[in-house]
Amino acid sequence: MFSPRVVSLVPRTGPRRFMSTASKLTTVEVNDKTGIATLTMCRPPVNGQNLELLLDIKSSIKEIENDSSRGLIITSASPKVFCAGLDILEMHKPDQQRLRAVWTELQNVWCALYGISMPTAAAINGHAPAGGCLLATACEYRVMVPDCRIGLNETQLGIIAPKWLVSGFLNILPKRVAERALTQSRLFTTDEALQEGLIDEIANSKEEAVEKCAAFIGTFSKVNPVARALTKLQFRAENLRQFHKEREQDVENFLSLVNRPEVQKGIGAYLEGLKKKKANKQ
Ligand SMILES: CCCCCCCCCCCCC/C=C/C(=O)SCCNC(=O)CCNC(=O)[C@H](O)C(C)(C)COP(=O)(O)OP(=O)(O)OC[C@H]1O[C@@H](n2cnc3c(N)ncnc32)[C@H](O)[C@@H]1OP(=O)(O)O
Repeated sequence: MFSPRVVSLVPRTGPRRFMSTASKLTTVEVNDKTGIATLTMCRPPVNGQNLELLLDIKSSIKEIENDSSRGLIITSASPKVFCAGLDILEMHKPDQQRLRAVWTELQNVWCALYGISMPTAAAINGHAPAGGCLLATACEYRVMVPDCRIGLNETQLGIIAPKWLVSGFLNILPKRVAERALTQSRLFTTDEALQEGLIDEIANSKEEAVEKCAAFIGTFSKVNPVARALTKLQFRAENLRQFHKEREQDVENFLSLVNRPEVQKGIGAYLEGLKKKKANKQ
């Protein structure tokens, strides 16, 4: 179903770039000076996580891991949105096999990013609801541009974010703040996110966000990388163990939840809301 991955390496002069896949839904650029890889999501208009984007992100993370980069920065090519989360069209009147694959690949992406041993940071250059927040909170550091929103707004859609999906959020926020935010479907503004500790810094542009992420990764230059990696994984091992124990059941839960008539109705209404928003803009 998917084209084979084409990886073309440009010689190591200046930043080198390799396009990760034939479908070009992500690009990976490794800075030769710093050794840091920047993974950019490029699925206009909002990096909606459909099956193909998720497969691409996973493959790019694996490429970066195999390339032994010094760190990974994730960002977006879209000017206003880091990632709008799962492509809602994948969940509305879904093809069952594809829906199963979408959820499995979201799990795989989270697992690959959350569990990677190298330093990770998110340059959040736009809104990051739901699955966008999932990617950002799987990283170790977050820098966000002003006037955007980030959070887990699943309950607004009538769906429940499972434990593994919340675990990055819980690594960062106090439990009480996390519980309230999830039950209220709260999307934090950039300023609120900084105040609560959901993000680490604010940057005035994507470029500045990437620079700040690189500076964070640079702070590990004098730390033994093996000791660093093992320490990171020690902090994350329990969440990962729990995830692996529950991942198959989690797929079944997701399918059964999304297929419920009332959830389908809610997703349909949400899509209508997005369409109306577009009509009002015109
Ligand atoms: C104990 C039991 C356990 C059970 C466990 C069960 C498991 C079930 C768990 C389920 C958990 C799911 C986890 C993940 C969920 C998700 O990720 S759901 C997706 C949530 N995302 C959103 O709510 C974001 C919606 N979008 C927006 O809010 C805005 O679009 C934006 C991102 C803030 C950008 O705004 P703006 O720049 O103004 O652009 P728009 O005009 O709104 O949008 C541009 C076009 O993009 C389309 N679009 C936007 N978001 C999506 C999307 N997520 N999917 C698909 N398409 C999207 C939008 O409709 C516009 O399209 P056009 O009208 O065609 O231009």
